[in-house]
Amino acid sequence: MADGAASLLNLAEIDGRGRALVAAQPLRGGQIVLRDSPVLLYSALPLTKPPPPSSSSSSSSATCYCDHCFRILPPSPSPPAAPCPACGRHAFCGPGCLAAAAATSHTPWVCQALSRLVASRLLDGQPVERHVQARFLIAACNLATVSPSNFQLLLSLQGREAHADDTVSAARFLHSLLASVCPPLPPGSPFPQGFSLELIVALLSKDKLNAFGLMEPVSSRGGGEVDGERSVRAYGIYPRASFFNHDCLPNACRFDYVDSASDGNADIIVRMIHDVPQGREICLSYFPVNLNYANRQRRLMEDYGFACDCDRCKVEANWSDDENEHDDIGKDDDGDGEGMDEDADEQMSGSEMGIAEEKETDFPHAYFFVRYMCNRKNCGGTLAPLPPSSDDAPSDIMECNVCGQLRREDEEAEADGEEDMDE
Ligand SMILES: C[S@@+](CC[C@H](N)C(=O)[O-])C[C@H]1O[C@@H](n2cnc3c(N)ncnc32)[C@H](O)[C@@H]1O
Repeated sequence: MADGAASLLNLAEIDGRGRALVAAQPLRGGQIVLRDSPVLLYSALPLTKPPPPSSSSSSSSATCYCDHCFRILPPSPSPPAAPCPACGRHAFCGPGCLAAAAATSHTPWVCQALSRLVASRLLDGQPVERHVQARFLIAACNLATVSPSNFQLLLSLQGREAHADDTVSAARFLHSLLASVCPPLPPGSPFPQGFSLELIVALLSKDKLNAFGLMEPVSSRGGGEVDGERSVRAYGIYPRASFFNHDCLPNACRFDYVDSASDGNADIIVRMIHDVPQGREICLSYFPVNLNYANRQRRLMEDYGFACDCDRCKVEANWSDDENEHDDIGKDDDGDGEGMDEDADEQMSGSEMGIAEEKETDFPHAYFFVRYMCNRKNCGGTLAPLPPSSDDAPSDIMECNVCGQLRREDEEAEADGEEDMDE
């Protein structure tokens, strides 16, 4: 299944859940079960200049990224390390990324398509989501030419059969937009006439269900508080990670290290949060775990088309409105189009939520929040142990998948005044 983890996960078909990844052997907390590289990576920034940031918003909105690997570029006034010689608009972190982009993500066709789209001003006034969808479709069209096998992988991902009206109307707009501005595809393209409307609908639906967001770096506000205004820098399609189903109390979580200098910086790494036996389904949470029941159900239905009946939802479905409202701490206001990633909304930790103190009797999953949720304000991240050492000894260092903070497991428990609890 994964580099160096081929025997850890099996792909299975589960009634009512579609394809799923299941533990092929007992798995340990911290164990890396998947490292996946994107078949498609595209910027989350609007194509034309966004409105100026409000005075209260994070300075990180001015951050620029390499248009190929999405590492941070040095801040202005430094000149971009390697601008595209044709358009000058796109910048790359060095000659290596410039050359790789020219052959893959920023081919002459992509360069011309994006330049014409910007010059046409047809996206002006459209929501950012439409800009990002246009970027995705141009990247997908290019993928069909430069890597037909990866395009087939994209097509093999799940989409929704019954398309929401807004997807269809977005697809109509984007279909005529791309038909009017994109240059002819290079010889050998399987879509010499461009994408049909039906294909655009299908691709947008696959993107919505399967794209992972690579977030802007975390910045701190002081007092250990995380700046909650972090947004997405790029979206990626990860063909194997797309098989993870959702659980509101996940047993694995994903990490990325986009700004690391090493190769594969845009890879997603999935690590076990705790031990699980062979045969257990391995699930991620598609959003921060501290959203309340109503918001989770609404989001899963609207964005992913299913009603969750995980153990946590079964318990919380019986809570009164007051009890559920109490935990409505992630201001989940929709419209972020983030897919399977962290929200930038305000978040609180499990102990701040008062779960451990107030709900222990009627909330058997309280241990999860105490033990596996980051306690930095506004972070909303999930903690997983570092990978076991080479002699298979488990690590007691927990890493947050959002803010990256490392702490010893017992520090976490002591900070919350809780006993270390076993499942
Ligand atoms: C990213 S895909 C996951 C892989 C997918 N099951 C497949 O067959 O390719 C997301 C979709 O999987 C299904 N899914 C994920 N988690 C689920 C769950 N807990 N219960 C039911 N369906 C789920 C939903 O159809 C959702 O839109």
